Amino acid sequence: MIIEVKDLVTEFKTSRGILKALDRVSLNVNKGEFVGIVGESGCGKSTLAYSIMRLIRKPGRIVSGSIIFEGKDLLKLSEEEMRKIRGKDIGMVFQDPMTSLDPLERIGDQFVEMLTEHGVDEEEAEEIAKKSLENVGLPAEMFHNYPHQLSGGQRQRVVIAMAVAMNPKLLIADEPTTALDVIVQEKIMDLLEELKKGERSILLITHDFSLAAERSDKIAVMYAGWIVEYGDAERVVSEPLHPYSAGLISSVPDLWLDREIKPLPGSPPDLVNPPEGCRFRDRCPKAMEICKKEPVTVSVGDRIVKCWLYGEGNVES
Ligand SMILES: Nc1ncnc2c1ncn2[C@@H]1O[C@H](COP(=O)(O)OP(=O)(O)OP(=O)(O)O)[C@@H](O)[C@H]1O
Ligand code: NI
Repeated sequence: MIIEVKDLVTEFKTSRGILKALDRVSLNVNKGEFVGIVGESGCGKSTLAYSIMRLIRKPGRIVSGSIIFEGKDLLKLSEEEMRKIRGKDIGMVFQDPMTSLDPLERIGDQFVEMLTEHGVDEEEAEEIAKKSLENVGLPAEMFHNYPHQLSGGQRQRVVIAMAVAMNPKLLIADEPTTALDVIVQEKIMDLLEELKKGERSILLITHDFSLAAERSDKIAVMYAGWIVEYGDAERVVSEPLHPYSAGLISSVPDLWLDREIKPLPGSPPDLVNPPEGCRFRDRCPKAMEICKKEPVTVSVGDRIVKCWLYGEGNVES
């Protein structure tokens, strides 16, 4: 196991009250596994990524839970210790490459700076940087360019090159291809899949279910701050257990050429005042009386699902 998130609670203080963005989220990722995290906008996907990186800033805070990475609880480390892990052991690609690139500094200088911060000496850093650029299919000469001289796809490659230059054991990519056209998107995804070789684990956050289905070994489906289903990607797609997963899947045109496409009605609840019981209840075609109570999380085969349809057996957490 590379990372073990357990009962993670992350909140944001808002003018309307406390917003629970993550509510007791648990997720285990094995070495070399590619895990897709899907769910509609606002379900907590990015918050999970930022929490793992310990990059939640005020008005947000991680309230409770644990994030065991290689046997250490990241939530117990000092900021200093955490800084050493970020970029080195856990890399992150943010949605907008310009968040991680300084427009006023040459790419090479930023790259070298990042590496030297992690203890690489300057000469070696330049070498690693150039090699990393080539590894993501960019010419080493881009070392001397400014970010604005690159296309969006090239910038995203630079960001990925930087995120993996130190050979992190875990790479978190938050919507890494959202702003890019389909061809570039495919290339970046190929790149991520390539990185998986060599025991690297990848967490891909995306609202695009077909992308996750195509590339992941496992899929975690998030809804309103909960993980409602987690399991083998192919099985989740072909036989979703949670009605929310089923709803999401039938709303994706590319997944099913032979099935009817049905948009998922309604929208996720307000996380300041989430409804009692199952948070998906008011949109769920299978809602029952018992759904007024919060569902327990159960194991169904090798799947984990938080839904009353699967009863109270095999309580997981
Ligand atoms: N800095 C913040 N301050 C207040 N609320 C926040 C903040 N960041 C996130 N939230 C809230 O936390 C919840 C989860 O947001 P998050 O960005 O994690 O969702 P997401 O699944 O990544 O959505 P998207 O697909 O749109 O990126 C949302 O209700 C959002 O409004
Ligand atoms: Ni997000």
